[in-house]
Amino acid sequence: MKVCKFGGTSVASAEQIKKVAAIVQSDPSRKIVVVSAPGKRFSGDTKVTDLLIELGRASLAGERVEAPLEKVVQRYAQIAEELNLDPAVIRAIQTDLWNRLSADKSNQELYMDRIKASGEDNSAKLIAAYFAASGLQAKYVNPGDAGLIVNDLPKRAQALPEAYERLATLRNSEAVSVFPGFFGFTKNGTLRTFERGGSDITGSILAAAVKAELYENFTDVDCVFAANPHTVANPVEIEKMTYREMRELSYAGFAVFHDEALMPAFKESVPVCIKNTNHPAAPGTMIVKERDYSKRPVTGISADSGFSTLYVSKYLMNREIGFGRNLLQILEDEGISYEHIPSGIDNLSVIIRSHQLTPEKEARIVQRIQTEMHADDVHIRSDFSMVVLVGEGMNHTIGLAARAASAIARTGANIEMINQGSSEVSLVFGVLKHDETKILKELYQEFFEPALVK
Ligand SMILES: Nc1ncnc2c1ncn2[C@@H]1O[C@H](COP(=O)(O)OP(=O)(O)O)[C@@H](O)[C@H]1O
Ligand SMILES: N[C@@H](CC(=O)OP(=O)(O)O)C(=O)O
Repeated sequence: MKVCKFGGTSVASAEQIKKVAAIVQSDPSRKIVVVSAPGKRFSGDTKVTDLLIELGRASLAGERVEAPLEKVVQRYAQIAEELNLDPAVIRAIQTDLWNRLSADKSNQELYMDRIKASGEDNSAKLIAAYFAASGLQAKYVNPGDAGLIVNDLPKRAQALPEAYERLATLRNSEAVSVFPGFFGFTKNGTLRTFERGGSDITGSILAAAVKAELYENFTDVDCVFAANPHTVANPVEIEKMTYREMRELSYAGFAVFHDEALMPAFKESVPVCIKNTNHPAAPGTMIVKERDYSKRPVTGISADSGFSTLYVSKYLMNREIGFGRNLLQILEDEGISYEHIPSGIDNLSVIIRSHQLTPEKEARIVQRIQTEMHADDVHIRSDFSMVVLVGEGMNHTIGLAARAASAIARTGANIEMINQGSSEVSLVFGVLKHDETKILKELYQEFFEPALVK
């Protein structure tokens, strides 16, 4: 049995949904189909999830919702009409959206989650209706009924162990299960969404639960490339990579697969294949536990912006027992997680995702470190990017860090931070955001051109 996930671009229009149906029909082992909300049809288009966020915000702000609601309904109406579906499908979507809008607003996060989740939920209902109309034995499956149980707030939504047991029964379904991605329900029935891009996570959870032979993740590119195709022209295609490599690459910029989607499949050893809905005959990229030795030590290079550094220096910091713990406690008190902590004898930097910071939080953090920890210098700087080289063969390749550093030097950019060692498969460079693109291009040039044997 295969689990297939079709991303936003694969279900963005009637034309795309027809391709999805053909792909599912062409292989009887494709028994579980996870779908996203309709995504971008062309560059500059707006994803339904973003339209829903606009709608939810308007509703919470007490503004009129008719116009943003109409934008959402229109997306589905156009699809349904072009697929010749019964207009009742659209009336049901309209009613569903009004019900969600009139729900309790006391917890704004949960209110927004309900609105956002309608994107995939209505997409799954519409696609199941189309499958059935095209003669495929298929049914919509509600994640609450099927048992996709997630934890409560304030933690990030993650599937609980019992979810896997309950979802395993999907194996027994004769009909193709059309399952909405992106959300689950807590034990008391509260809907919670995963992070953006989280339909990949739903697919992985289901693939692990039913112990699928393969988790196919259909998107709009033939494979995973060695660098973001928007930055590097015609990057090398990756035929096979390990879960660890994909985890590291998707952590920092490979938007093609969500980094949290690796673990469920990995735990059950379900291989993942990234494939193209527009070109299903292409073999795609296989993500597996182990791969053969490659001539190329670097598998891929990713880059992501939106990082800040908290720099702290204090003479004899290295001898002060509990210094690190106290510092991290201050961050914990502000509800902030960290990414890396490169350190020296008398100083350390904590790398943080900037979206977690506000001017008020920054001021409180700096003030507490100065007064409670008597630091000599404390400051927070934003606009950093992390450029990450990833490859299973990297650790055993002498001179690789030197080659990378020389390539970065050629761009004239400064390296603000290097982190290697803790992870066996990656080498992370912290750089200023405005240097990110030229560094990525130069590193690609260094490690992938001229193209070596794959
Ligand atoms: N290294 C990479 N390899 C392939 N695609 C990448 C890479 N880095 C970024 N992408 C982008 O990821 C996109 C697919 O992911 P996403 O937009 O989430 O698709 P979907 O709508 O199928 O969920 C591609 O169109 C591509 O632009
Ligand atoms: N629709 C949600 C979840 C998702 O996974 O979407 P996509 O498959 O288009 O990345 C989002 O936009 O975040």
